[in-house]
Amino acid sequence: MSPTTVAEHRKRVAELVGLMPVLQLPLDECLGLVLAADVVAPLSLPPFDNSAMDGYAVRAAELAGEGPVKLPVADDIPAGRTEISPLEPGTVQRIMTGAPVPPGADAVIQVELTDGGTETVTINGKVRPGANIRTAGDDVQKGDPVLTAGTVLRPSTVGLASALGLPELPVRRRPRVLVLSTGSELVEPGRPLQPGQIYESNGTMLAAAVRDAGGTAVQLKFVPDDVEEFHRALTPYLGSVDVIVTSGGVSAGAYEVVKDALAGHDVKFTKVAMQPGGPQGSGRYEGVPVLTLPGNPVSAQVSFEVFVRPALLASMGHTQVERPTARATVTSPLTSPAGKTQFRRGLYDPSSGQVVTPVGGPGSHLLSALALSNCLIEVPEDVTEVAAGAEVVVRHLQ
Ligand SMILES: Nc1nc2c(c(=O)[nH]1)N[C@H]1C(S)=C(S)[C@@H](COP(=O)(O)OP(=O)(O)OC[C@H]3O[C@@H](n4cnc5c(N)ncnc54)[C@H](O)[C@@H]3O)O[C@H]1N2
Ligand code: MOO
Repeated sequence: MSPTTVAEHRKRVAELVGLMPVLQLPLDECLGLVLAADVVAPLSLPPFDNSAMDGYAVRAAELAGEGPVKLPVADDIPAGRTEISPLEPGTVQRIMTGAPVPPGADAVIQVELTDGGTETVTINGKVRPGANIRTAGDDVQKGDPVLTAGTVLRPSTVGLASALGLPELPVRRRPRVLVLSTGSELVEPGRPLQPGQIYESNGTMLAAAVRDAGGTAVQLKFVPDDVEEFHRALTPYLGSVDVIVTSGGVSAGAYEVVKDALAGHDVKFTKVAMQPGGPQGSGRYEGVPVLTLPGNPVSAQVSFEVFVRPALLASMGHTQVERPTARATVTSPLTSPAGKTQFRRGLYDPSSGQVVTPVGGPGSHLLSALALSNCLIEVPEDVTEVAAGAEVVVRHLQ
């Protein structure tokens, strides 16, 4: 049987995860999510003519003569005042930034050009009509299409929605991803380690990667290589998660708990033509999409990058699901297995002419090398040797 290609497995994973439903979410939960419908402005911004300066609302023509002008201050308008009396000829009204401009006023003169009086004010400057007035609709006209479906919500876009009086926006919600590590050798950090045991790292790493991709991670404590315990751990979550991601237990050993537990379920195990990340499984467990990643830490994380991250982003409605890539010159030679796409870890340095330095070897247990890298170097399936100085494609990880 020929191995599954990276592209085929990516497609299968993306189809399995599918699209998350659209919800109305409060603005403070929308950051980074994708708007699911166009937003039409329900009001204009600013909603009313208001002052851009602390000063006095005036009739510009009354200041046009020679020398200072002394006028009575008929009213005081702080921001937030809702009832405004018209500006009578021959008077001014003291006004604050953001306060509504009274009918009859056609300009605001800033306080610095006056003596700041509260009963009467002496004004030493002139203004043109319209000066220091922010007109209703300057920014947004009621009925304008202000945000379009597909927009990734940023601080400024949620701020705009709030300014328009919208408490919620329609977005595709975050996928809830259950992360479960398997392995009888695993110990929780903070506990003593016996010979033959290792500290668990994949669960923490994958849960962080889920959050980094915008998902909500539910990280279960890992389970030993025991099929019954595997089922028992998952059962309580089946109604509430969108995706299950496991690590470990999928290769060719005698105790492959994930493979054993999912035998008889709608899950397909395959070898993907890549290194690391060869052994992969995908399908449904009691109806819930399940992605079984290999246990070697670098394999698990690279599998997440290549398959799971793009699928999670797509499920939230993102169209840009790929990490940015660049071309770079590799500083030392690489070898790669024939017929497999290799993802080596690298440090990309754009400042020295787009150069990438491989970090560590190809071994999928070399977690510190991954932690010290900022990119993956992609060596195509048909390439077995890359000479120092050759051009490669790098996939940025941050
Ligand atoms: N005879 C064969 N052996 C192996 C093959 C193969 O094709 N034939 N494939 C190798 C490759 S490639 C990989 S990748 C691994 C995948 O193995 P599993 O998915 O079954 O993972 P485990 O055996 O459970 O663990 C592998 C390795 O990773 C460590 N590990 C597992 N989980 C964690 C965790 N949560 N935190 C930290 N470290 C973890 C585990 O201790 C093992 O050292 O199989 C190869 N073997
Ligand atoms: O394919 Mo494994 O995932 O290299 O170590």
